[in-house]
Amino acid sequence: MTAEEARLAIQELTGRINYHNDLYYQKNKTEISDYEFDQLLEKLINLEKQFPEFIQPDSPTQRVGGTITKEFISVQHRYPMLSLGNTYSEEDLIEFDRRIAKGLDGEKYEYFCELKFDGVSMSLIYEKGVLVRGVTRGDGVRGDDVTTNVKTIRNVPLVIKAKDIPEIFEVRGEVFLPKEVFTKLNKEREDVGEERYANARNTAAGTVKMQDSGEVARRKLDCYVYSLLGDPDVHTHESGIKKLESWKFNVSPTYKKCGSIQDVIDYLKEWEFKRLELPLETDGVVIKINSIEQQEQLGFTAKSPRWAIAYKYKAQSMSTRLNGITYQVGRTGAVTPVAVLEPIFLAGTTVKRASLHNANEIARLDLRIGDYVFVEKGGEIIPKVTGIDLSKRDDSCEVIKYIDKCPECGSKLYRIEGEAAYYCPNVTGCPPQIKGRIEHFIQRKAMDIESLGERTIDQLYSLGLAKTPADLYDLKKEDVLRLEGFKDKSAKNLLDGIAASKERPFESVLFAIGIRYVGKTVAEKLARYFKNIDILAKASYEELMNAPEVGEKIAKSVFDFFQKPENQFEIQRLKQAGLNFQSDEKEPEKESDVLGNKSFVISGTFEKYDRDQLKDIILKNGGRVLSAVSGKLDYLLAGDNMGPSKREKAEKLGVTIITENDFEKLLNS
Ligand SMILES: NC(=O)c1ccc[n+]([C@@H]2O[C@H](COP(=O)([O-])OP(=O)(O)OC[C@H]3O[C@@H](n4cnc5c(N)ncnc54)[C@H](O)[C@@H]3O)[C@@H](O)[C@H]2O)c1
Ligand SMILES: [Zn+2]
Repeated sequence: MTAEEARLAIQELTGRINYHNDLYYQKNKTEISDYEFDQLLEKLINLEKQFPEFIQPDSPTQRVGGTITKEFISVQHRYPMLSLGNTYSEEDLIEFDRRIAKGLDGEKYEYFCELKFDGVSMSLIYEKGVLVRGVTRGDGVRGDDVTTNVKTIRNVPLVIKAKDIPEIFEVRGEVFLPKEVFTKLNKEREDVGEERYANARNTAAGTVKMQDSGEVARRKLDCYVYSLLGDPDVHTHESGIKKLESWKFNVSPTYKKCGSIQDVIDYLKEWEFKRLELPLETDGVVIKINSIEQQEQLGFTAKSPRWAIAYKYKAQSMSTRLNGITYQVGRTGAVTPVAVLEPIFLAGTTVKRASLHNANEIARLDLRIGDYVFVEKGGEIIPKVTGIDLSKRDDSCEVIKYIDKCPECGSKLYRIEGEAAYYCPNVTGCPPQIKGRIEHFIQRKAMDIESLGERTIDQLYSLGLAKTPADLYDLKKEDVLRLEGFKDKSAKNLLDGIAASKERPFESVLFAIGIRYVGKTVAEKLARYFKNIDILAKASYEELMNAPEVGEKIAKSVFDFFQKPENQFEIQRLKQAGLNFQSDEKEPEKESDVLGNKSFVISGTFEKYDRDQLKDIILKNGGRVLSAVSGKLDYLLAGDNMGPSKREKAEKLGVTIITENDFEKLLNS
């Protein structure tokens, strides 16, 4: 390679890697696999080694990938938060071991192996045993103060009660969404017609930076900690870990101390498949020198410690023949293509199907029937197709013609602008949509009719006994007795279950009727704000937009829903059946009217009250509580840790910003 070629290659790689870094850290998105990304980076590192004169000022080899955002206050790290050098090969690991031996001048050393948890790193600062700050890695030097969000993670202790704690110490850990939580979240999103999230790591990263900590709490993040800093009594990494355990931090019990690099390699083998059964995603193993003194001796590069390395497992990928595509139709009419594969044994199970997401994905991959495709297992139960082995493509491969008619009812499919999915328009006549609506209606978070299951609904539908949820309430015993396997007692149980659902509160009913984009949380907010279905059904688009948490997408969907005669009719029937269409939540008893219908947004954390208490006080004294800062807002009630962007916006719009004390003065005026 000539110098000029090297210069160009370095420039091109720098730009490309920075582009992917920006996507990954700022937008929580990925266009290439981690493996491909790491290969690009390695190529750049090697080129820069040969031609250091061409290293770009913004080279990704010289700094940590993330940055800070303006939605949060940024905080300087006491100890920089670095990246880790990584490798995919045993030879590199042995080379790493040689460098360590050399760096330590023949001293004895031990390794400490931990799994590499795939989430977002977090710095937790404790003062006098109290959690005072949670900060993201950011650019390694400064990070975002996301304390309010971190406090919602149940596994992060807020207070440590132990004698041996230093005045101030720092704990490092990984915040993640457990696989099960992630799968459930995606199911819920699919159920209300939202697009699925691509992967658990990106979703965790996005969640940590949400502005509404209530929503963060509902997401059920989790955290494993893996490092204790600032304790002068800790001389080995291991003793730090043991201390963290004794202080009741959540430490994954998967770690192991290793006496030699061979022990490390055994550990890698031991966990290669076992890790797939863990409740969270892991992408490798982090290997650290155990002695803190030796760590100091080895030191750091600009970007990562020299005393540690990440060994990454190549994703479990195998190639197999694509035998065909089937199409599934969901409750909302969305069509999902599924790859039908020549069965293969992959990471512990036989795989016959893989998800393909949507038509765009098929086009992007330029997939053909008969192709050999790479299949990977990620964080979700169903594996996905990640690419094609083009070397095995031949003329017999058939170009895929995406269906244009519903596989279930034959209606012509359509596309909603801006969405990737195709939809079947036959809302009232397409079997999976009909059954899907009843399944949605009876689920636990909705009407909670346990005595009904998927199979029973299937039968009810085939016998023509239930085409809409309202039909359930017309069922008679003799109807139920026609179902396979139902006798006197089971029939009574089923009917009792249906009757009991009439006690469910309005918010559950509102969720159950299945308005697109109206998940459980939105249903709760709508129920509280509009109080009953008639007011909600008559609300204009603008009135809907005024409700808390409602944006354009939801407002339009709710408005459209109530315009449709078939929906009005169904609700009429459910009303007659005796379901709850009125919020029974009592208006908070009025204490005064001093706040004179003024509107408030509450943001940050407060000393004397928590946010719910403040909300309550405002409502009791004649004020209103909104969730977003707009020009119409009267007061922004600002606590600690409020995002600077909220403040900026309020200042720009001329909204009065008040403190907790100002608020008390207002109340007593
Ligand atoms: N696909 C893409 O487009 C893309 C883009 C950018 C980065 N990436 C991926 O992101 C990673 C690079 O990110 P990075 O610089 O954040 O480094 P890293 O994720 O490889 O390593 C450092 C991080 O590991 C985490 N970690 C997990 N378990 C740990 C443990 N037991 N001990 C210590 N740390 C632990 C910490 O959060 C730490 O910040 C690479 O894996 C890369 O492939 C991918
Ligand atoms: Zn259909």
